[in-house]
Amino acid sequence: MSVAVLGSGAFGTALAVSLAGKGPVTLWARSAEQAELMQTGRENALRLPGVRLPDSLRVTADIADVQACETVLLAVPMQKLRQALADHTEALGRHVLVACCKGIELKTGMGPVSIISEVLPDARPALLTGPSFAQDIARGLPTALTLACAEADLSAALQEELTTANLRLYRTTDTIGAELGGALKNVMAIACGAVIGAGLGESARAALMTRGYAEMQRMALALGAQAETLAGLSGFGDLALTCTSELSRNYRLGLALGRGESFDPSITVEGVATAHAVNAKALELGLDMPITRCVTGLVDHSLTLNDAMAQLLARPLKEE
Ligand SMILES: NC(=O)c1ccc[n+]([C@@H]2O[C@H](COP(=O)([O-])OP(=O)(O)OC[C@H]3O[C@@H](n4cnc5c(N)ncnc54)[C@H](O)[C@@H]3O)[C@@H](O)[C@H]2O)c1
Ligand SMILES: O=P(O)(O)OC[C@H](O)CO
Repeated sequence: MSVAVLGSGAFGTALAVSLAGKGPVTLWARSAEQAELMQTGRENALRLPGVRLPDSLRVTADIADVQACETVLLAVPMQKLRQALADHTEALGRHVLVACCKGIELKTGMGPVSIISEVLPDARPALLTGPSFAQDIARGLPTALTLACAEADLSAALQEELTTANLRLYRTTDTIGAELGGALKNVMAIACGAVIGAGLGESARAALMTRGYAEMQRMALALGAQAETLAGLSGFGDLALTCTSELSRNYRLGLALGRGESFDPSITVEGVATAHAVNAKALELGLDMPITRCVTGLVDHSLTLNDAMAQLLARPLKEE
């Protein structure tokens, strides 16, 4: 099968670099100028500087080059996914589409797999998610991810196709669990960054990660996910990575909030919109998600960190 990656940000470029070790890969950029710069300069200087693009990776801005491939990885920010699909219904409409974004759509509360199914009902959707920094993948460092696809046969075929020398894929048919694990861990990473940024200590971070995981499970199980999925790479694995590393943009936003510093608004931080989307969904379902609620207050500056801490500590005592 032939593979294209739509979206030439840090993650799309890193995945394309890794896949190019197996055979030809097409990387599609929105901007023709950007595509030309990458194709000739053999580097994504904007989003992934310092990584040489292999010769087997072709950068293009022509969507016909993507249409010619059977499998398309969608590496655009979550809140842009619907538009990216709508822009290319003809080119993508019957393809195997593997969403690589993490989050919940703000205006609908939907995850990436559901959005693909709604916008392009004849496409075959899947999701690639799990603990992975673009910089690590692009440098060839070992990484394990979850490939989620409701069609078991397709899931197995994609697992073979997208496994590379440094990317080891595990598969599941639980797309809801995989979507929610990847989305919710970003909200918890903002909370953990804020706690560390404010000097509240490693013990507080461990408490947030653990109780945050309980919130992740609460919502995922209410929406029909399997508990094992949350315990896997796409849930626990990604929570562990993102809540502890300054390579994470969500964690770094939290650090800035905790320190009272500003943060570059052009950086992709999926947890902000997702916190609001998840908070709305929790209210709708009657679920108790206090950490998520505090993160929404922190990111829209309606709640101070001291008030968030006080709210969390003052909650009624309960069984674990
Ligand atoms: N960077 C990582 O380490 C990493 C790791 C795992 C998952 N992800 C996920 O991958 C997704 C993308 O993140 P990223 O790091 O590549 O972000 P990024 O900010 O580096 O790049 C986003 C890219 O999407 C493109 N884009 C935006 N809107 C578009 C549209 N409508 N059509 C086509 N292209 C569009 C932008 O031009 C840009 O090239 C996010 O959901 C993120 O959570 C990122
Ligand atoms: O930089 P972040 O916070 O978007 O995290 C990147 C990946 O999702 C980590 O698995």
